[in-house]
Amino acid sequence: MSNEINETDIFSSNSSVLIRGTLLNGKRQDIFITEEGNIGEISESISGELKNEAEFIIDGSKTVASPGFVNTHTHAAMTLLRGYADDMHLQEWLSEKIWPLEAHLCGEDVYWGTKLACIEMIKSGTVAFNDMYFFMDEAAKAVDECGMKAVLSHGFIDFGSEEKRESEIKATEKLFSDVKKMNNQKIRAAVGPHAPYTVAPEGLSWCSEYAKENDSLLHIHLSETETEVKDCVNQHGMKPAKLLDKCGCLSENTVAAHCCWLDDEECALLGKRGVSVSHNPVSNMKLAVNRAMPYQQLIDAGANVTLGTDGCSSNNNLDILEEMKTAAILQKFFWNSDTLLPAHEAIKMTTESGAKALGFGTGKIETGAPADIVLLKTNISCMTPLYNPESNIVYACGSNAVDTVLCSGRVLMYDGNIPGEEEVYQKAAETAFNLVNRKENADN
Ligand SMILES: O=c1[nH]cnc2c1ncn2[C@@H]1O[C@H](CO)[C@@H](O)[C@H]1O
Ligand SMILES: [Zn+2]
Repeated sequence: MSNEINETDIFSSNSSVLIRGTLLNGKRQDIFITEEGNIGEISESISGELKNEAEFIIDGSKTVASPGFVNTHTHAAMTLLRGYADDMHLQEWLSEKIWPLEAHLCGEDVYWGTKLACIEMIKSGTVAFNDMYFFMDEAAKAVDECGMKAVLSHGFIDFGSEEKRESEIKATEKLFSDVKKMNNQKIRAAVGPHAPYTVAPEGLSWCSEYAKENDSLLHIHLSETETEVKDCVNQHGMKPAKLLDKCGCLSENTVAAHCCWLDDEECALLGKRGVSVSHNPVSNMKLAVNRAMPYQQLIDAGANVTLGTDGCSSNNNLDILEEMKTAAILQKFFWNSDTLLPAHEAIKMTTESGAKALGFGTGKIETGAPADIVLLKTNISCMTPLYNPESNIVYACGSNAVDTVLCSGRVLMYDGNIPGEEEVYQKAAETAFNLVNRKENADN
């Protein structure tokens, strides 16, 4: 038979694959994946013609199969800034360290930084992410090569300047045209107004209009700190969520990151508009924003609550498994409720709700869905014993449990291996070093 695993060929796209595995509910199932990358059949035993059709058979007997994980808030190329500025106040961290260094970024930095980010995300079972950064044509190229799914936005910052707004509009329009030219179904452009405190209402309104015209997502930071909420009330006479709504920025196509300082009325508004919220617990704790996103209020209001890591400068990794655990324990700790955000809901946030937010399928392993699947090892200490796979994934496992990752049927990682990862580590380290040197030379 020719469907033995060959380590080189399995990474090529457009192969049909048969996984002999076990689902999160403990059911032994075979999953047949078509050449188009969709789940063709799920049943107890796939044999005969369909089995013969499979170019590869993956033995998942020592794994459990979860829907692929979705990271709904990243600044992927900030992997290059990992460890550059830690242990600081958020506003100083941004304005004194991060933005001055980002001013020296070039396209090549973003390319290698995003490649590194993709490897890191795949290693923790992530298949799709929502990214806001700069030089996004280079980010798109990196994502295309890695085979992941992504929604990409240019971080639109105008600080109230009309001239800056014009250049941000051009950058946004260029991204939409670049992504269209790529013609990759897994990559979409979005509009990315950075935050209500960095974009004037005119800019916010342009962004919401452009997102509507192009039927795209709108990705924004919202109510991360108490200071920004107070500043917004002083400057605009209303809380940030109200301001966004006034500018047309709240809809089912909105992904709002952080949302730590929303009040009850704002939660209700986000729910009413069908907004997706991205909870970023690690970043929030590291930057001591001092309040946890009101998870239960948002859920009760009908908002779509999802999970994100934020960038590597405030996290400092893109490990979505670590993020799930942190979300589940932070919510319990902060809201003093040991039953809040149980493991099953942490998984749901990271699969179904994330996929819904980004418009990438259902986030479920089901017939007809894109084959976005993570196989997690069961012959590893964090999965032993296996009373409840979801509990082990959220509370016990690290990314060393991730064995194999498929994104729309394409194998991105097999048996812990991702092709070409060594080169990416070397290039990203070199690029980061050059970036800091460029800044230091310019400063002197
Ligand atoms: O936690 C955060 N709060 C606000 N801005 C952030 C955070 N993390 C990264 N960025 C900044 O967002 C822009 C992306 O377009 C970048 O300037 C990045 O440094
Ligand atoms: Zn962010």
